[in-house]
Amino acid sequence: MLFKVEMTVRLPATMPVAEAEALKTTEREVAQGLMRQGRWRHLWRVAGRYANVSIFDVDSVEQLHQLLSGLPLFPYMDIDVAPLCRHPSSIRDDDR
Ligand SMILES: O=C(O)CC1=CCC(=O)O1
Repeated sequence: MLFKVEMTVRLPATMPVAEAEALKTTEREVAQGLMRQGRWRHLWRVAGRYANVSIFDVDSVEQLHQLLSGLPLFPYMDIDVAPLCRHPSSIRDDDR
């Protein structure tokens, strides 16, 4: 199951820089692990915003929730999720 996920990061202005940098480092490690597993298929920065648009490939909505809620930045993100299905005009055969 594919999902478009938009994450907007809202770190508190009062958070110490070292704490914020540690969170971002851990977030990168977790994200890259999920990418290697094929769960986090795409990660794009939204230009001009501290936000990303991502594509997740998961077995269930529950699994998606588990992955998202396990992200180190989860407490500091607004997250919008949209389910995706194949577009009838797509010529790609690798989208499920
Ligand atoms: O910077 C972001 O958009 C949040 C984030 C997601 C994966 C990652 O490494 O950072």
